[in-house]
Amino acid sequence: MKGIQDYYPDHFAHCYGCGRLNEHGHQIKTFWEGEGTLTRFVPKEYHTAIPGFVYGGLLASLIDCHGTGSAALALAKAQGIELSETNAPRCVTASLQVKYLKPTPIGGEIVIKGKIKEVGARKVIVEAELFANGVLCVVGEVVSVLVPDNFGL
Ligand SMILES: CCCCCCCC(=O)SCCNC(=O)CCNC(=O)[C@H](O)C(C)(C)COP(=O)(O)OP(=O)(O)OC[C@H]1O[C@@H](n2cnc3c(N)ncnc32)[C@H](O)[C@@H]1OP(=O)(O)O
Repeated sequence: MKGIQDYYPDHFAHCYGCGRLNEHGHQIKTFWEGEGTLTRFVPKEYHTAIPGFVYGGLLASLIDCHGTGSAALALAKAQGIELSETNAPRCVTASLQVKYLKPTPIGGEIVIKGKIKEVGARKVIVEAELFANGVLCVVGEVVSVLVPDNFGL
């Protein structure tokens, strides 16, 4: 199934977390599931914090890109944009908050669910819940902003 990241123009498809053109990255895909959003990822053995458990920085990174992807989906919906080749809104992270509730085991699929808390003209707030084997391990909140034309200048 295609994720919102498949609709970014090539220039925006190199992100380490979600860029489909970054062969070294995680290449996550985010899509709608009902009123919420969903991303799946299977950590590798080397994504280790303490043996058997996932490195927290990776989990933050997954929540980060799940947040920007969810924000892009929410903006497309709010603005009536029908996704076709490469016309998805592109968002960057303005702020990322992560709370680690339980150690996240390595050895299965991670599911991240997103809830759109607020959608503005350019800013979107997404709440994220990260589950491993059905257990809620991490929660987060991502503030994303539509990339300005002068980004980085
Ligand atoms: C699309 C493919 C790429 C995917 C990226 C994946 C995730 C990433 O790793 S992105 C890289 C990390 N992030 C960055 O480098 C961003 C660096 N920061 C910036 O470029 C800018 O500060 C940016 C774009 C976030 C905001 O700048 P700007 O567009 O001028 O925002 P501005 O007009 O002042 O504010 C817009 C709204 O965002 C809010 N906002 C701005 N910055 C923040 C912040 N740091 N925290 C919370 N809210 C913020 C403002 O309050 C305002 O809210 P409202 O509309 O409610 O008044």
